[in-house]
Amino acid sequence: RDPNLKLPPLVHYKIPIIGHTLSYMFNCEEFFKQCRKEYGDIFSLYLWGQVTTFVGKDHSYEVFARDDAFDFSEEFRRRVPGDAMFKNINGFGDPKYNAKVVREYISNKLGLYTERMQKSLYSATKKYIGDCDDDRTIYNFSYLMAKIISTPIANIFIGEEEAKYDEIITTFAEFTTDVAIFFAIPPILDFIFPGLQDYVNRIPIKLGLYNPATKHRDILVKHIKNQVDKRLREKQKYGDSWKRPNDLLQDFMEEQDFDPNNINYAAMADKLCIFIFASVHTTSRSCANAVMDLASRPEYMQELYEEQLEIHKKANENDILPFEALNEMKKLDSFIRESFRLTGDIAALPHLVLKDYTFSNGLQVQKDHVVDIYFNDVYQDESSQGPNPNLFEPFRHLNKNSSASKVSKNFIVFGGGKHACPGRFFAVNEIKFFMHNAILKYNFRTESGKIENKLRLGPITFPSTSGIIFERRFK
Ligand code: HEM
Repeated sequence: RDPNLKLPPLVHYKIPIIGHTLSYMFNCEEFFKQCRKEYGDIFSLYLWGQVTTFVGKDHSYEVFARDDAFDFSEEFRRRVPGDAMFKNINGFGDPKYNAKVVREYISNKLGLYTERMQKSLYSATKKYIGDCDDDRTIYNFSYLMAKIISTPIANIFIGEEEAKYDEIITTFAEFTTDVAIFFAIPPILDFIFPGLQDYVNRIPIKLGLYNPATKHRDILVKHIKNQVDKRLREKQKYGDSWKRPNDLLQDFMEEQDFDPNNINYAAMADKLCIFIFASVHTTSRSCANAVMDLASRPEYMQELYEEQLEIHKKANENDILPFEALNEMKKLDSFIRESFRLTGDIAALPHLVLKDYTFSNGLQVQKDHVVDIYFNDVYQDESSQGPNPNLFEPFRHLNKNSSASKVSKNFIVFGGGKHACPGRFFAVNEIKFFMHNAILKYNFRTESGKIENKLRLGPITFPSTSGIIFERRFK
């Protein structure tokens, strides 16, 4: 190592090999605050046998902006074994292509999908939450939320007909959590040798003993085959009068490399899984958090209800709102942004360093090192978040030209820069339509009558599993 390099300070530790791992896993929030205070905005920790650098509010945007030097998707691919999950294609595929698919086939067509999105969200809400004529207490709401969110996603990805099958909704809802086993095992073996845990995790897959992706892929293959064959048949039969279905599957079928005489259904299923993986769990977690955040603070319900009631006047006879109505859900949008802001992740989004880089404060990181974002430092900064940044103030973003899908230096839940999540408009629209309908339909509050905190695993949070009482507004 070049002695002239100005590396980020490595926080002092007492236990060899274990380093900071225990504080990171069991006392993350306080530990990071302490490190920040003593070592400044950029510091390194010794975790799971490796040194990782954490970047706070003053420099985190450099990580997002300099995509020539920092790459989230590369590090993600190193950690999550896409090749084991998606055996019929080249792991997670080309990141540029994936972003393009989301932008062109989904985000650019949200107006086209708006009616179907609402219809499927509202029918799924009715199915999974129910009428609640008598109060209904739901525990582990995020499980139901994943099914509800999967309903419009399946509709838009695989088409209206196949999305009617329960097994499709279950596959969409459970794929991500089932394959999460690949990377959710704490990398204890990395203390012996970096990368060893990943190697060991893959052994049962390589031996063909266990692969959590298989059952979902089989279900998808069955339904994709059904649809693709039907569409090809009907297109041939009806010619110009054939009505083209609008969905991701059809977009895939119209790509240049799709050969109707040699269809690889398994590869199509794997490709779809990449987008299921990116969209379902992320959106349903955020939506479950928004529901619990509101259930925890019923004092804001009336104000949000009144806004939704007013907006609902624009709905047609089937309760469907025009696309533009989303812009009018201003209070709801601010509430959702606040819920995103206080998700509670302390640090996230590890980026691989692609080339030696010098931060604007002179500290340097070298190629192949890993740099992670210290989220909490961004969100607890009074100068950018406003007074009492730790408090949930649902209307703090009102009239600030900062909608829930707008990324900035101070709002990084969707990343930032060129690679900011291309699915964020889709995700926010779904959450807004879901919340709009849920607020009009139900009163909801926590069973405990208190603010329910999220569950925490190291730096990351999960929605609380505590009870939420749903009560129908008009009986
Ligand atoms: C609330 C829900 C969501 C959250 C919190 C979220 C968050 C993120 C984050 C943090 C990134 C990394 C950005 C960066 O590198 O700076 C990302 C990337 C990405 N997301 Fe999302 N996402 C969500 C929903 C979705 C949805 C619904 C889709 C697809 C329809 C999607 C598709 C993608 C893709 C393809 C990328 C990679 C972009 C690239 O590398 O250029 N996401 N997302």
